[in-house]
Amino acid sequence: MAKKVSKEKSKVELDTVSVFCRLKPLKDDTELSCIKLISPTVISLTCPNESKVVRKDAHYTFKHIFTSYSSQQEVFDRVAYPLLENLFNGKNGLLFTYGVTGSGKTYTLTGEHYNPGIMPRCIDTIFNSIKSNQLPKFMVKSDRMNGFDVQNANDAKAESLLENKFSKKNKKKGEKLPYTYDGTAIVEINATSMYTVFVTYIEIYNNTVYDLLDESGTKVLQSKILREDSQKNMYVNGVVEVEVKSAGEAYELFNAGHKRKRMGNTLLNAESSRSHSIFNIRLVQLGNVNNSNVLLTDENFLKIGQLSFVDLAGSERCNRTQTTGMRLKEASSINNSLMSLRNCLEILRENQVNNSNRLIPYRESRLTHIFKNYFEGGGKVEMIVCANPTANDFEENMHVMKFAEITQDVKVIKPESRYTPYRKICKAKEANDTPVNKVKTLSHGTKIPYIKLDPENIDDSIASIHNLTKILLSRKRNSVVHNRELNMKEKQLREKICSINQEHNANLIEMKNVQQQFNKMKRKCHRLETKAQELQMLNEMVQCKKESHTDTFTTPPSQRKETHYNKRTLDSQRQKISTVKQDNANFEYNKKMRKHRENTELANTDEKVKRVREMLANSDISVIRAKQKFESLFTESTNKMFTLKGSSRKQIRRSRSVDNVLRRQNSDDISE
Ligand SMILES: Nc1ncnc2c1ncn2[C@@H]1O[C@H](COP(=O)(O)OP(=O)(O)OP(=O)(O)O)[C@@H](O)[C@H]1O
Repeated sequence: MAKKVSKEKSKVELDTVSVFCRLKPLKDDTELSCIKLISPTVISLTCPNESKVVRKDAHYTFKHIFTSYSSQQEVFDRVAYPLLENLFNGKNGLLFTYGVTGSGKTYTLTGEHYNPGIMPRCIDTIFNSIKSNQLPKFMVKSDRMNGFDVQNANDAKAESLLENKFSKKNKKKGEKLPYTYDGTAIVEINATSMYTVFVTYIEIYNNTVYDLLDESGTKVLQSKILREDSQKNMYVNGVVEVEVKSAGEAYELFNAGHKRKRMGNTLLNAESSRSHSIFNIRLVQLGNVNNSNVLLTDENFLKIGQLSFVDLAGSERCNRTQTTGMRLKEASSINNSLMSLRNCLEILRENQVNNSNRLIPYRESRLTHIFKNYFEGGGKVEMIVCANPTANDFEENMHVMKFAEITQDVKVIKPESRYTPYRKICKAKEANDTPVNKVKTLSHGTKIPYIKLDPENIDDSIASIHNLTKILLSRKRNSVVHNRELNMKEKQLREKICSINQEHNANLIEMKNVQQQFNKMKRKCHRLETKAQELQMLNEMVQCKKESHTDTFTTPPSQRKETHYNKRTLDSQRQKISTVKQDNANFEYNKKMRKHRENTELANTDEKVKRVREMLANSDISVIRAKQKFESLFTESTNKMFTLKGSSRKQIRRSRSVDNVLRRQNSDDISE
């Protein structure tokens, strides 16, 4: 078996990608066509008269061209039947439809309810072929890491009974097919093998993978990540892989998934696929059935064939479809992924032609990443180019044909039958068996007997020795077998540990990425919060300003509102006003006080002057003394008076005039 698994590199055979073309019928005979059929393998593309750019006629060759009259059966027979034969030989196959939106890709792969396309026909053919050689359900189980486990028939039966009980409560699975099929079957299948079929259905929407069979109950499909298994095959982590036992069951699952697929109404197609969808069939072959119809499963390898049907979303020029918003985003994502596919194929071809070693950017898009294995020799690749021959589609058809030209130049390694190691699981036994018990039950055969050699009975002794030799030889043979089994188990265990380790590492990396993303988002959130606060403050200020301005313009000053903003300014202004008022009051008070003082002083002086006059009038003898006293009093009061301003000066002048009068009176008195 090891020989089967290992590949001898020297014997590597290359195979080109098979490219077919299918022409969609024109709506009516009056419609102009830009595609002419030259031969069953050649078409010519003619530039329509009304085209702005004049281009020469171009010829394109395909493996086969299906005209608008070709039936779904014809397409199936030529394209899919050989892939099914490969599938039964444990070889992988990839079939994808490519073309402009509305050119008939979904029609070719899925078809209509009563006129099925390639995919339903394939499912039917598989079940027609394995009819009597189906394994009981749940004997082979997906390990959710692209591998399989095998359990014994009793455990499988118990699980199946449980499922039946459950499904009876809910709904009956495996409805009848909506069409009657002709019973096509693969002729050459290994009739001694037992088979079982698994299906998955995923879509790639806006470069994210979603599981269309996910029935976990959440309304929104959860995104999935791509992983590499222990044999370097790409797979969708945690994808729901369902074991189906009839074509009806598989078709029902497909329909359920198709309802979840993102479709949309565009100008060019009422039911346009907005995502790339991949329906995957895995046919698992287990062991051989002997003459008495007993399954021998001790080979430890499963023969697994995989067939992937890819319905690519159509390339579209947004100015033609007039898409906007969400549809525009979808369209650009579709075009980007198709561009990546084209890019990868171009580099692959360039590497093969020039013998160069340029890195192929499979990781650029999920679409190319998931099919990396196929382009690296993991299986047979086929493509159907769908074309709508209307003159309006000329430009886009030209791009599609160029892509087809590149694709059919690409060579991939011819696929080989795939054998995958599996893990045997035995629930009932494993639960009871402790490691100690296992050691106890491990025996190399019949117990070594105790023999006693009797020299007197030589014949008996010789017979005993013969018997012992026989037992020992059988034990030796058994021990060799056991050792081999042990080595095998050890190898499997190692592989399992390696894959668990890989899984663990991938999880760690993923966790780290998620953590980084989370921290980044947290920082961003914090920044946005601060900015929001700032903006809120700014907004409040602007609002206040606006209110104050509105207030100023709309209401008279006496009725103006005191808003939050002008309140503050008013407060400060009020404060200023109050200080100014205080100053003014102080000033007034000082002024009054000064005036008051001046008045009292003047009154005092007047009083003194009056008294002096009276004295002068009453006594002539004391005139000189009185005059002296008057002089001193006058000087004193004048000094005081000089400190006063303005009005007080008048008083001084008045007192001087009084003084002059007095002097004159005195002089008159003396002369007399
Ligand atoms: N060969 C054909 N014969 C008859 N009808 C066809 C054929 N090809 C396509 N059609 C019809 O044309 C319409 C558009 O086809 P379809 O949905 O398969 O296009 P598509 O390429 O998958 O488009 P999109 O990329 O937008 O999903 C459908 O109504 C389909 O029935």
